[in-house]
Amino acid sequence: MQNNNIKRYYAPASTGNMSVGFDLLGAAFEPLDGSLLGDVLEIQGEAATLTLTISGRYVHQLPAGTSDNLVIKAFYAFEQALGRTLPRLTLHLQKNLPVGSGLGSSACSIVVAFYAFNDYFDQPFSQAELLQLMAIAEGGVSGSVHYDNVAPSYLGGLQLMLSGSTKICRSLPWFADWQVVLCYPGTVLSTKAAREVLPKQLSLAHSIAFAGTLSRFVSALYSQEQAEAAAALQDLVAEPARLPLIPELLPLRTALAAAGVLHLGISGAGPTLFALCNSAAIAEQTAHYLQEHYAKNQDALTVVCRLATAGARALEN
Ligand SMILES: Nc1ncnc2c1ncn2[C@@H]1O[C@H](COP(=O)(O)OP(=O)(O)OP(=O)(O)O)[C@@H](O)[C@H]1O
Ligand SMILES: N[C@@H](CCO)C(=O)O
Repeated sequence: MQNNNIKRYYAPASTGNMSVGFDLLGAAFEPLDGSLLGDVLEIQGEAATLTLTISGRYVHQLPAGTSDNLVIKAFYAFEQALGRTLPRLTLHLQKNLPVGSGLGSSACSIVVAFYAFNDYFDQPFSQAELLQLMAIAEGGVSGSVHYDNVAPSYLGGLQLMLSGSTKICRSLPWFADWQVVLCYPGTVLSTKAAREVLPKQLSLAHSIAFAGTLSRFVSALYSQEQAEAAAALQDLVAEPARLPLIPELLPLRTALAAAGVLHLGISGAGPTLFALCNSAAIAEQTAHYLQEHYAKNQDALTVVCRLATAGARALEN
């Protein structure tokens, strides 16, 4: 390993829940134009102390100092899990995802950091071990451990969490012509706050309905029945409780359904919305519509994406 070479790492944006799989389903996305939608972390070398500099479009949304930054916290968590003192690093983060957005911004920084440290220090952790460390770090931000952002950001694709399995998650099939428009309005909604409004309990009937819609979606993916899969995209858990936080959702859903959009849902904990489309023309029109009717300020971001089949990775310099 040559410490004087800058090493660059990337992890993609992700959408938790995908409406039908609260805390159990998540997908990584990438813009159609091949650009990167996610954080980039550089390991610039080794030094006497651990330092982090930050640039990027959303740097202003982060805490002022760097000691609270998730990348620094990830370094110490990685070191602690390893059980030995590591050389200190000079780090640089390009913060390309908005914070508190529902695009998996915290997960993205956590994933790129753990991935980078594991690569730089010669892979001491297995994929499953690293994923667990990522999820614990993400739990520290949102108040509960959930994998639906870290798993797709790390591994790519559409990931279903497998409760109780040592495999942790499984990559699901997708539809080749599905595109997703992500629209972040520019306002911040913390995951922690959006979890505080959730119901503490579900009735038996509600629990069965939730398991049923998720099963319907997953089986339709495997049988490649597109209309059936799209029809199953109903959020029976989080959306009813979060609607007051995102009152635009229902009118936008009605308008976009009339324009041929398969589904409009909350990306993760919001406020980003995701619109599922099965034609490039509809996706393009939807992006314009959401930019006009949902974007609220200069921080807003609207982008037409496809599923990112690759997750975190090293970038060529
Ligand atoms: N590098 C970082 N990237 C993102 N958030 C960070 C980072 N470092 C510290 N934070 C803090 O972590 C918190 C992230 O909040 P939150 O989990 O709500 O955002 P999010 O990941 O964008 O949301 P979601 O999980 O719904 O996509 C904020 O308080 C933010 O200041
Ligand atoms: N499943 C999580 C995702 C947060 O991004 C939630 O909805 O709270």
